[in-house]
Amino acid sequence: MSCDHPPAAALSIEGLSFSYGPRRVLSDVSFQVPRETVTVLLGPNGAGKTTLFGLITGLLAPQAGRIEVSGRSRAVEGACVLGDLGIVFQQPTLDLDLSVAQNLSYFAGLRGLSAAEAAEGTRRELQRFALWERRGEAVRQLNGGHRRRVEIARACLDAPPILVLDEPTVGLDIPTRRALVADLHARAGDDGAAVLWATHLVDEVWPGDRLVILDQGEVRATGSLEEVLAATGQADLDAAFDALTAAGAAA
Ligand SMILES: Nc1ncnc2c1ncn2[C@@H]1O[C@H](COP(=O)(O)OP(=O)(O)OP(=O)(O)O)[C@@H](O)[C@H]1O
Repeated sequence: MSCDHPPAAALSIEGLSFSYGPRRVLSDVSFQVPRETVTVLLGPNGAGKTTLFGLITGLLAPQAGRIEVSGRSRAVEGACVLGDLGIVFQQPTLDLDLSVAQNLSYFAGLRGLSAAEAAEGTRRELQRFALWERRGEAVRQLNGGHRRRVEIARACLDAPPILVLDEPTVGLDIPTRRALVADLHARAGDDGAAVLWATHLVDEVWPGDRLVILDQGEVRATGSLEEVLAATGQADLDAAFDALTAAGAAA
């Protein structure tokens, strides 16, 4: 087997810049998200991760640069290219008064799934997270970790080829974080999804992940863990992250 060519990019970001009024928060950001891989977008608070997600998911209009989803240009083909994306935003977006199943079926309708597809996806995803027995409960009754699982289940209802998640583990305890990180790796490794995962926690990086280190709106490093360590001359990712980010440099 040849390893010369990385898998084709599912998501491609090229020369993206963005300003809120006079304030520039992303500068010439470029990277690729390959299939069958978890790409970790690692950056401290305020690095620009959520702004970048806003651009990828169509909440914000790009001011400069290109976004391609499955090889299709957002600028040329418009919002329809977003159909390949499963999205989990940083802020929870479930309706707390609806049941778990109602939250999923409402979303399935928005995605244009047939009743059979919605039922199949709901069963598959809720069983995956051991939440099938709780499908009739109001989301309000679930703890934070289970709510996050429901959001991921909802994003994965129609098994989208690309998953983008903005700090989905914030506020969760360590076992829950570990379980969610493992699930996202299974979706890449076993199911072949391209996963873009934003976090500021270096302990969520697994060997084999690709890294994009963002700080103050600029990409400081990309590549495998080994490549980032070699580029920085550091022994571990904690030290490399500190060396590459302004907060680390100032500490
Ligand atoms: N609507 C807005 N108007 C003006 N400035 C904004 C707006 N949203 C974000 N910013 C600023 O843009 C910069 C990048 O913010 P962003 O939320 O994208 O970073 P982040 O990496 O997601 O941070 P965090 O990890 O804290 O969520 C920050 O300095 C933030 O204050």
